[in-house]
Amino acid sequence: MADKNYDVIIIGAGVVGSMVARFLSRYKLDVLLIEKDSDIGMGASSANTAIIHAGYDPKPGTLKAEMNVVGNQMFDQLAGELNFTFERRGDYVVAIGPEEFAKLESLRQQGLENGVPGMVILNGADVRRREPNINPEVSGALWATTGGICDPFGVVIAAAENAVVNGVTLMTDTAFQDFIMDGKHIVGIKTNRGDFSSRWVVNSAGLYSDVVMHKAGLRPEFKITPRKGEYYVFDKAEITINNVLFPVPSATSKGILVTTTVHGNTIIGPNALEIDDKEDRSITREGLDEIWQGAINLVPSLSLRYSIAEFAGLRPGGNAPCENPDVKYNKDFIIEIPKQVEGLVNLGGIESPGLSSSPAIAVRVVELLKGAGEKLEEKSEWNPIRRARPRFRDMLPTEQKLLIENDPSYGRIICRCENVTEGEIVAEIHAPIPARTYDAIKRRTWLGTGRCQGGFDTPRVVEILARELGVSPLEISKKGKGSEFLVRPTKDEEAE
Ligand SMILES: O=P(O)(O)OC[C@H](O)CO
Repeated sequence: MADKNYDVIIIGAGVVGSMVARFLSRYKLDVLLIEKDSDIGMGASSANTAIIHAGYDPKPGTLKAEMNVVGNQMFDQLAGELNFTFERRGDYVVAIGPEEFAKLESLRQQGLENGVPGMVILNGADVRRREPNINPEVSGALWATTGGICDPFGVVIAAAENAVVNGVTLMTDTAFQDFIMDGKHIVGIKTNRGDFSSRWVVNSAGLYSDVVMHKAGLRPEFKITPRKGEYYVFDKAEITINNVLFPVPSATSKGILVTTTVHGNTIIGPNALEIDDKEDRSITREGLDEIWQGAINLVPSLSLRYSIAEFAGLRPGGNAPCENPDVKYNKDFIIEIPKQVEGLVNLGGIESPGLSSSPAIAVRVVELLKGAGEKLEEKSEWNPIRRARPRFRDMLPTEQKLLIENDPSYGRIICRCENVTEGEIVAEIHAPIPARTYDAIKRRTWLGTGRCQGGFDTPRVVEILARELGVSPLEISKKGKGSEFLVRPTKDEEAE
């Protein structure tokens, strides 16, 4: 076992694990956050709609409903403290035709039961005025003023970075293998990088949360069934959808939506395909056709000509029934300290609205630990603020000039579509959580997400990463081992 004894080990640095780490970093605890991938936020948190849901969708009485509404309300303060982009624009559930209009009121009632403030039912003319591109057959919409959009990678990175700056240890490329038990007590974990002892372990393994809890002998019937969602991204210059437009939801999904990102791109998706493979992020013709049909039902004037990228993400859907006996069977989040084993905070089935719920889940983890007798003394030096690094494209010309005078590398544009400079890339490589791969730089700076999709910047980024990390360009990868860009030196280099 490694020398150091941790108080808490968190398995999985997605949005939930990173948020738990951030909220625990406030207390005098030795916390280790482990992540099996080469960077944080590469699992379920890596591909989603970026929406902070208002909370009218989950069934009343479920943890999903409670965490969604509480989490949503925490985002203004969190965005201010952690400096990630969050815009509370509101969202619309759009009814097409009279039958769908009738369903809006029950959705509003459900929202009221969940405690969602600020919901209004609009008529078709109102919706057409607010979103001129909407299907003219629109009969009305539920407008939820508390809905928002964020930079979802920014949320994960900012939360984890604030945790690290406040003393949490982060280990990437570190995969959980098993628990170390003393009777029914968990006393540590085994990983591919050795054993670590700890008084508490938090299971925030997302798509693998079932595997982790089964290793502790818990909930053998619980199964994560990934629900794949595919998306199209549109060039921001060509299309202007200003709002988050949901269809009327089905019993199993919020449906295929048309939305905008904080960077100004329109995105459409996701479908919801239950699959077995926890790593299958493939795009299919059928899937893309399905999301296209869903999207043009809301915005008929969309044109595939302006699509610049497609991607797929997996939601870690579980089969846990709601613990509230008043709620009929509903697949709910698991947030518990189970009785069968000691030393485990068990989180499972955190699918949508997981991003919106993540800060509330973190607070609930803190409450559970307190309830289990942990003293949780606050650190006097805890700093809730995570300072943002300069983003050249968002600055005024006078600010850009000053930045360049101070550091000329901010005057060298590496990604022309998104106006990302060398200085920004270098800053991310030397940040508290260093970006070591192309995708890590992309998630942090938004480089490579424009019309050329990295066609021009990739070779430059490989050079910069190699130079700053002091390694050969052959070692630089897209997203970790096995995804290196270069296979061998060129003839000229070999001759040198
Ligand atoms: O299909 P759902 O209900 O999992 O919803 C997915 C959402 O659009 C994610 O924001």
